[in-house]
Amino acid sequence: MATDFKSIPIIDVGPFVAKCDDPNMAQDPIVCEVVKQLDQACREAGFFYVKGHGIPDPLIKEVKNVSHRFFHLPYEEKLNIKMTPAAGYRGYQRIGENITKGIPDMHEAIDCYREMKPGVYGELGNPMEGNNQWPLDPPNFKTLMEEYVALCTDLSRKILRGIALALCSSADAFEGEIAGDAFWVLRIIGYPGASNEKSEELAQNDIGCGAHTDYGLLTLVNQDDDITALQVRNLSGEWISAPPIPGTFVCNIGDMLKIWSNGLYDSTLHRVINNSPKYRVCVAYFHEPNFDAAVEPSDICVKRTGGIRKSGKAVYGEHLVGKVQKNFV
Ligand SMILES: N=C(N)NCCCC[C@H](N)C(=O)O
Ligand SMILES: O=C(O)CCC(=O)C(=O)O
Ligand SMILES: [Fe+2]
Repeated sequence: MATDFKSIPIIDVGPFVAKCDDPNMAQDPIVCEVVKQLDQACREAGFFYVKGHGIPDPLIKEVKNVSHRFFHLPYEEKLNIKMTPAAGYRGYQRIGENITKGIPDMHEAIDCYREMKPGVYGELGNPMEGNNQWPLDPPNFKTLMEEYVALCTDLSRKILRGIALALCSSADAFEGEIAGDAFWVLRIIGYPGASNEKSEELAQNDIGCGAHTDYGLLTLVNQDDDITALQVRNLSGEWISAPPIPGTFVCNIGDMLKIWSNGLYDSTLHRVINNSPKYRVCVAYFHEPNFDAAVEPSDICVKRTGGIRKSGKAVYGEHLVGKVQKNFV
């Protein structure tokens, strides 16, 4: 459980991503410095901004632009790619369809997951099988998002190399059975602006996304540059804003990394409230373990936290399917 942080640290990963695949990286002072910053941010807040990540700014912006265009379409048109359980929970969900702790969220979204060959994960994988449903307009929507996902996957793998060095001095700890074949999720999310007909008090209560933790290893949040809506809970229960900082991603820890680190790092609670009159878009990339990964506290983290295992084994796919089956009306 995080600390009483009052703001979210900014980490320039530039020098790190350039070196993180060198065999001698662990001896490099620049690498060590970034690893130290990652470790501190993960312990204190479970949230940090990533700067110097190398993903081109025009792509980051274009991903949000096409998302705005999609959400602006008439509802009937958005329904062409409607999410259903039969579609593997992939596609468009209307406002109020996603539920957090029993309460409908004030957002709409397109959910996409890594595609899998039917049957590869047996019964367990069955609920998530299906092709992603992409909008046909603009025509480059699918290729743009796929290019974006590939770059986010690569960046997440690199950040995880830093986190792995901090936790267990072996940079590739997550690259085989844990997340060598990451079952990523892309959520393209739209939050309507607070309407001015409503009283301010009512608008304050419109929760775009209720308090939750993310499910996997790491999340990369690409949010609109002009609206502050994401809030992160610190130890004493205060909600600390994560305002947009152009050129950065907000990165946070998910449940599976909490388990693997035996609680050394926590998946911090966060929520979204869009009090601005403007429509807000966020494209969240979730870097998750392999679908069939059995995640449990690593021996080294258990040792470092006093020798007691704080949780048993969690199969990521089971965790995900359990969440997804509860999350929609
Ligand atoms: N894949 C992730 N992390 N999605 C985040 C959505 C969280 C809200 C969801 N209704 C819930 O209650 O989990
Ligand atoms: O909209 C945001 O800034 C974050 C969304 C989020 O927390 C999520 O989808 O898990
Ligand atoms: Fe989240």
